[in-house]
Amino acid sequence: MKTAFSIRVYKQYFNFASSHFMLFKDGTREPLHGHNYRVQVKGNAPELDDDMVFDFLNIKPIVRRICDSLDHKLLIPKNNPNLVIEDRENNYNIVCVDKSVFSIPKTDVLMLPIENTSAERIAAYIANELHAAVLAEYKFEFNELEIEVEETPGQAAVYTLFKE
Ligand SMILES: Nc1nc2c(c(=O)[nH]1)N=C([C@H](O)[C@H](O)COP(=O)(O)OP(=O)(O)OP(=O)(O)O)CN2
Repeated sequence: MKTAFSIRVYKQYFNFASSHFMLFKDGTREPLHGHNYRVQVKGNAPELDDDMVFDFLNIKPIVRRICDSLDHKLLIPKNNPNLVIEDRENNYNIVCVDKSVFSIPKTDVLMLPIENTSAERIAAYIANELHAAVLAEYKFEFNELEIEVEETPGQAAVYTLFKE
């Protein structure tokens, strides 16, 4: 019989309140708006170490740190081909296809290495950050690492990172 263990971690403080707008293929965009995002983590491993897949105590501060880095920021997908991002001294000027320009202090923006700020792409970003941090800090990789990002209650995207 095949068996598997996984951990699921979901804390009240795995959340971030951020603003964003989705960009569409034709270059148009949503109006700027915000969400109270919530994050859930699931990871599995082929065998237990010290009777655990991975210690809850070790993963929680990493997820919290990632959520905090996204909190109270305007999330900009810097890999989107329809955005022009002008780097000014203290500000970013973000120029959209519809000629709208957001001029925002750099301290209030997070430039994400993703194509769009859909919940899917944000989940992928968090999965990659978490994977890298767990590997660097604990030399550990989950067999599968699943991140769920909920934009609003009842609306969530899930991304799964598979160990190579
Ligand atoms: N698969 C996805 N679909 C959509 C995403 C996404 O990230 N992944 N995002 C959006 C928008 O960004 C938007 O914020 C959500 O829109 P909407 O569902 O209209 O938001 P509401 O919660 O206000 O909707 P209700 O009408 O109250 O249900 C769109 N799609």
